[in-house]
Amino acid sequence: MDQHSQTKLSVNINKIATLRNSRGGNNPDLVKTALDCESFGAQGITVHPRPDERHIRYQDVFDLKAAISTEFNIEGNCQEESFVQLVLANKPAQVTLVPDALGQITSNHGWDTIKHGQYLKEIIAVFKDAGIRVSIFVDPDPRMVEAAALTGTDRIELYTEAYAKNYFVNKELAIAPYIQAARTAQQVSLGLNAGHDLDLHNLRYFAQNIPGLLEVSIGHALICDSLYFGLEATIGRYLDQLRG
Ligand SMILES: CC(=O)[C@@H](O)[C@H](O)COP(=O)(O)O
Ligand SMILES: NCC(=O)COP(=O)(O)O
Repeated sequence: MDQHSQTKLSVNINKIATLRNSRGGNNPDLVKTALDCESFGAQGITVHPRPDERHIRYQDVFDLKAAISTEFNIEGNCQEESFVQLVLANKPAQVTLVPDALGQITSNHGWDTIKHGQYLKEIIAVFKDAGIRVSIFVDPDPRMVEAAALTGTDRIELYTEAYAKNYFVNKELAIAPYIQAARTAQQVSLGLNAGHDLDLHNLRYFAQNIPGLLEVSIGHALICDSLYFGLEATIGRYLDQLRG
């Protein structure tokens, strides 16, 4: 098996919750969608509960944890005590720490692992003591990756919006900082995840060129694509991109 075939697809189901919440009932059924994603080949389920519960509700996390059998990845801001308690109560396979502000529309930056190094070290120890693998969201900056290694985190998740945005302008230039960041991660023995705005156009090139890519979490584009192709075929297409 080569390194690329090992990249796992974790489907972010936030947008299923957005749709459900728009009418107040249980359609679409979030837990059923997660189970379907698993049966269609997804190797993990990601959720990013936000304090306003505008999509994933805290109760959803308990319901998903009880139902799914693949890797559960909970993303969020650990500066919110309620998020820390939610994660500790559910013990997912992985928690991904994202430095979002309250009310932010979506994630838009990684941690400053130099400035917040001591804070990260302390909070990461809390999750690791509970047996939870930790990943932290970072920009593709080798200095941030090197400092991430000092926090005790198991992995980093590279924030890929800039790559996605510039892919059609110049894909070689767009991916260059990510290759550098991935090499640095290997040098300092950090596992590597990636996510944000990855899609059927830019995923294959990313997976083919980033060394040691363990997991991608994809939501927005994948759920949009499923409107046209259906969820099963869409997940098949994303898995195919990861096969190289
Ligand atoms: C960390 C990250 O890039 C994603 O989790 C993204 O923030 C999804 O959150 P929303 O679905 O609220 O945009
Ligand atoms: N960690 C990134 C994620 O879960 C999904 O991001 P997106 O595909 O919704 O942009």
